Parts: sequence; C-alpha cells; structure tokens
Amino acid sequence: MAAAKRIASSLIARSLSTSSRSFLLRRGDAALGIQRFGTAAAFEEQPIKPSVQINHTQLLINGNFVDSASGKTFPTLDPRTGEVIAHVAEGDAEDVNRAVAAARKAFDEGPWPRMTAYERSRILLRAADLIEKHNDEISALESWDSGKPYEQSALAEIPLVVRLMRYYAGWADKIHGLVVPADGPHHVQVLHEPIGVAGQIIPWNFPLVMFAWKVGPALACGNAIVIKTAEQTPLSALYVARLFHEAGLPDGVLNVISGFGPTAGAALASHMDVDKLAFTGSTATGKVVLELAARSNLKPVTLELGGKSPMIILEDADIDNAVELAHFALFFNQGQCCCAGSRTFVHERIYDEFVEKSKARALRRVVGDPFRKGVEQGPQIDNEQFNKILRYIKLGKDSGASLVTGGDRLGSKGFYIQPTIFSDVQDDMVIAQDEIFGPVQTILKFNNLDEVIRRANASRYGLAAGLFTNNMDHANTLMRALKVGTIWINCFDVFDAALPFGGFKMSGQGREKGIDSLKAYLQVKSVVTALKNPAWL
Ligand SMILES: NC(=O)c1ccc[n+]([C@@H]2O[C@H](COP(=O)([O-])OP(=O)(O)OC[C@H]3O[C@@H](n4cnc5c(N)ncnc54)[C@H](O)[C@@H]3O)[C@@H](O)[C@H]2O)c1
Repeated sequence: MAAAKRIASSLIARSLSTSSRSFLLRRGDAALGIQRFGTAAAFEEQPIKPSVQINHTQLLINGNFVDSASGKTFPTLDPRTGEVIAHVAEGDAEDVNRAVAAARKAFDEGPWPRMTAYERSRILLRAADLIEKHNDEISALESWDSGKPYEQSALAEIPLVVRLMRYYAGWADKIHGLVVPADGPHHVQVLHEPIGVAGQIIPWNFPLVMFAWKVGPALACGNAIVIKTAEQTPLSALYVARLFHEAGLPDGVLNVISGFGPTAGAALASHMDVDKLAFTGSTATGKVVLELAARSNLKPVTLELGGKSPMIILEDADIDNAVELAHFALFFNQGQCCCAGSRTFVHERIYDEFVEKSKARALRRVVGDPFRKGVEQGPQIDNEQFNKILRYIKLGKDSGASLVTGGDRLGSKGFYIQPTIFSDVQDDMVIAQDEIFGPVQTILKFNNLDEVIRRANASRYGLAAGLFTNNMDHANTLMRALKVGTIWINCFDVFDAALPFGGFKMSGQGREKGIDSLKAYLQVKSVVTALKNPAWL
C-alpha cells in the first residue's frame, strides 16, 4: 500500500520520480495478477465487482433528491463492458428551471451569502473531512463510472479534491475589497461581492476534480450553484453533493443536474437567471455555450477547453527519465487529459533511442480492469471516444507516420485501446493537430530551440507544455516563448490547488484554481461617499 501510495501521488501531484513509478516494473506481474500490454496474449477479464452501493441516482434540487420532471432516466455505462451500471434521472430544461429557482432563492433570501465568511469556511472544511472519510466509496463510484484506475482515484484524485476544498475554505474569510485614495473629498471603497447564481458544466474525464475546481471557489465566495455533470459520469458528484449538505450547506445552494448537453446544458447556459457560467469541455462546445450566454443575458463565461500540448525533450536530457515523463504526460488517465503532452518533440540527437525506449515503456504499460491492483490504464470512457480514437489511429497510419507499437483495440469487450505510439510525425498531419484524447503518443523530431518554439506554438490551442532539460538558459527561453497557460519543467500534471490553470488561444478564457478562480465568482462594486471634509484630515 505504501508503494502504491507513492506511485499515485507521483502520478498527479508531484514531479517525476522514476524510482517510485517504476515500482510496478520490479514486482512480479503474476503476483499482482496483471497483464502488460506487450505480453497479454488474450485480453479477457471478468470485471471485478466494485464494493460500493449506488444510493443516489436522482437530481439534487433544493437539498432533496428528486426525479426529473419528465420522469425520464438514462443509463450510465461501465466502460469495462459497456453494460449498464445504473439508470439516472435525466434532467432537462424544466429541471434546470427548478434548480435555478432554488439557487436563486437560496442566494437572494437564504442564509448562505449572509452568514459569516468564517461559518462558510467551516462548512467547506467539514465537507472536505467527509469526502476524505468516504474516499473508498467515492473512488469506487468514480472508477466504475469513468474507467480510471481505482488507485488513481483513491490515492491521487480524491485527495486532490479534499485539498482543494480546504484551500478554498481557507480563502472564504480572506476575500475582501479595498479602500482606495481618491482625488477629491470622497471615501472610495471597492467591494467584492458574490456574483449570484453560478451555472457550471463539467466533462467526464476528471468528474470529481472538475466538480471541485468549480464548486470550491464558487462556494468560498458565497454563491449558489447549479452544476450539470457529464452524461457519462453522473454518479460521484451526487454522492459528494450529499456530503456537502451533511456538512451543513443550506438547501438550494448546491444543485446537481444529471443530463445531456443540448438539453440540460444548453438550458443552463442560456438561462436568464444564471449570473455566471463556468464551462469545461471541448472547444467546439465552448463556442456554443459562449454564444448561448451572449444571446441570453450576457452572463460572464469562463471556459476551460481542449489542448494539444507540446512535451519538449532537449538534447541534454537523461533519456530514461525523459521517456518516463513523456509517457506519463501522454498516457495518464487513458490519454484523456485536456493538457496531455500529446506532441512529444524530441531533439534529433536522441530521437532514435528515445523512440525505442518509449516503445519498450508502452509495451510494459499495465492495461486492465481499473479495480485490479497495479493497473495503470483502464478502458476509454465510451464507445464514441473509443471509435474516435481508433479513427485517429487509422488516420495516422494512412498519413505516413510510422506506427511504433499498438494501433488497435485490446480485447473484445469494453473500450480498451492498446498504448499506441507514432514516430516520424509531421506538423501538418491531423494526428499532430487534433486532440485525440486517447492513449496515442505522437513523436516529432526537432533540430534547434527556435524551430521547436515556432512549431510548438503553431497550434490553435495553448493550454500547457512540458520541458525536459537541465539547461536553465534553454528552460528560461522556452518558458517565456511558449504561448500556453501552464509550463511544467522536469515534471508534468502537477495540479496544486493554488496554481491557476487555463488556456491561451482556443484552450479557453479565464483561469481556475488559485486566486484567479475567485475573481470569476465575485462582482466588483465601487462605492463613493462624499466627505464633508477632504480626505486624510
Ligand atoms: N481545459 C480544461 O481544464 C479541461 C479539463 C478537462 C477536459 N477538458 C476538455 O473537455 C473535452 C472532453 O470532454 P467532453 O467530451 O465531455 O466535452 P464536451 O464539450 O462534449 O462536453 C462537456 C460538457 O458540456 C456539455 N455539453 C455538450 N453539448 C452542450 C451544449 N450544446 N450546451 C451546453 N452543454 C453542452 C456536456 O454534456 C458535458 O457536460 C476535451 O476537449 C478536453 O480537452 C478541458
């Protein structure tokens, strides 16, 4: 367990630590009951039954679990098999109306924005404690619904959620405005007030982490919320939202709608009584919700969208460590990361060795049932993503890139895909431009710093980048030249609660986490009071 803990925290919260991550490679596979992709002769597994009960499948409106107004439900599926886990209430426009009305009332008349900031902080702290206490059940729901390894949920993602809630609990009583000096006889105050009812729409790749990034800062500022979860992963947010109520959150402050984008999501984005919209998802949908917000009441919108992030390996790199880091940067979470290092740029001097070693690492990748100990990669989220990834793999083959390893599905059941690598990838190939959102690494060759800066920036996206080098001068040049919202140097996927995260260009607008996220949930009000006498008598 200690070793598993080490690997999971290094996976997401720390910089590269090859020694901790490679513990999987030192243990006997048979003892762990695991299959490596490169050695799995037949990939057929009886799915392990998760040890959790599904208690919440209804919508959460005004503190109560309720059926959808239409009475409709939709199935949420197990990515390991494609079979139904549970039928979940399907919210649509009418349910969004009910939820927004509850949030409106909670904000306009309820105790939440009026209680002291310290009291709000204590409720968030209690919620964090409860999430921590129920880590096992929440992680089981998260992995069952999304297909991500249970160890990743339990040892990395749910702890990140807890940490983030505590971070924002710490902010609740430190949010304040300013008194500024005025030219005339005026007392000038700048007040920071909660923005009101926040509409939030989240994706399926990190269901609860995305929930936390949105709910934490909004609650710390005293807002009320209607959040729409992704249709692929509705379960964990319902469980956790109940814990917030157990922690003392007043009814109506946090409403959770399960349902589909064009119905429930669009209703939320275009609702006249929603004061702010926060969206995470694809760039294409980001454009849609921005338009809906503009056409309705011009609510301010923050957008966290897609990416095609460069992972740049300079020639001075220790190749073994670079291979491990680049592997992690792409394959983590089945390759379903907005910030995945999905364009691996490698200096030509070390290129061939890097490709060979990357292939060996991909062949050692442990793919299998996410509930099996030691598994690094589970199935993709659903049939649609599975087919989309296989289409991109075919496009890669057809476009003349060299298929180094993988290139097909794994097994005959569920949505497992072989860890796949293409080398000799050119910038104009579709696989080097589009977000594949799957376990497909594309390796490109470069010759010098100016060239790699130009090519790395030649993307419609600008979410993140990784660098691997010991040369400080080169690192300094690159960190300033790359047009991205986050740069990880000799590490990747470090998601500290205090770090603002967001994109340049078509990767989004605004930032989440850190202080920046608070700004998106506050209104700024200037108050000028005439003084009988000049200021500062
Ligand atoms: N930048 C980030 O922080 C970040 C984080 C995670 C994921 N992402 C991005 O999310 C994408 C993957 O997620 P996805 O496939 O769920 O994206 P998606 O855009 O299909 O869906 C995201 C959410 O939007 C909803 N939605 C869909 N159509 C809608 C509409 N017409 N109106 C309102 N809501 C609608 C969906 O139901 C879902 O809840 C990737 O592009 C990934 O890069 C970005």
